[in-house]
Amino acid sequence: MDNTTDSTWDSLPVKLNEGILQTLEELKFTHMTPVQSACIPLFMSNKDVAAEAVTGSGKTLAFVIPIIELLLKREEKLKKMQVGALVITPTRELALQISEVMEQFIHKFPQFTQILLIGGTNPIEDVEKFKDQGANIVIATPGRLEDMFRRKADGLDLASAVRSLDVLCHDQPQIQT
Ligand SMILES: Nc1ncnc2c1ncn2[C@@H]1O[C@H](COP(=O)(O)OP(=O)(O)OP(=O)(O)O)[C@@H](O)[C@H]1O
Repeated sequence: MDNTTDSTWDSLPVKLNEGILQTLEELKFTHMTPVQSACIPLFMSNKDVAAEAVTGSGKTLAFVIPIIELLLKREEKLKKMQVGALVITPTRELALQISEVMEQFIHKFPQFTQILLIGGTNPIEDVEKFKDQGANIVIATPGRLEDMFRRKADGLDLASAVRSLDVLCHDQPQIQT
């Protein structure tokens, strides 16, 4: 990528977890992009962050890395049915992209599970998957997420699962005019 800064990942005020640094090295991402170097320290010090940046500026990692870091820092470990992070984005494509990036990073942290909740599939399959594997990180589009909140009769109590939420992230693509 051309639009990175001069700052390497180890110049952040808080050192990133070794597993994250390893994945960055494997991806050959040596330097942060501007949105990453601006957002990650704020996010990691539990600040509310609102960022606007052009497409392709590396926004996804600017929240994926802090999500994992913040969940790792929790004093009480997340249980199977406890959601620690929720990412909401308007389109299925974006949600899928985010979950692929998340997967690249969380496979080094087998204690965490993620689930992708998007339309276009049978919602009962999502309910069963959620109950079966649990989810500490949820990446969702709004319609399917709302549906999952109404599935108590099917045995999924998502309202209880999100009581442990640490991070709420809304990824909104820029509207082209
Ligand atoms: N620090 C980095 N160094 C090199 N490449 C990077 C870095 N961060 C992200 N990338 C790569 O840059 C590309 C764009 O990143 P990303 O998809 O996060 O951008 P975005 O701002 O979220 O774009 P969109 O608005 O389309 O979602 C991706 O291919 C990603 O893998």
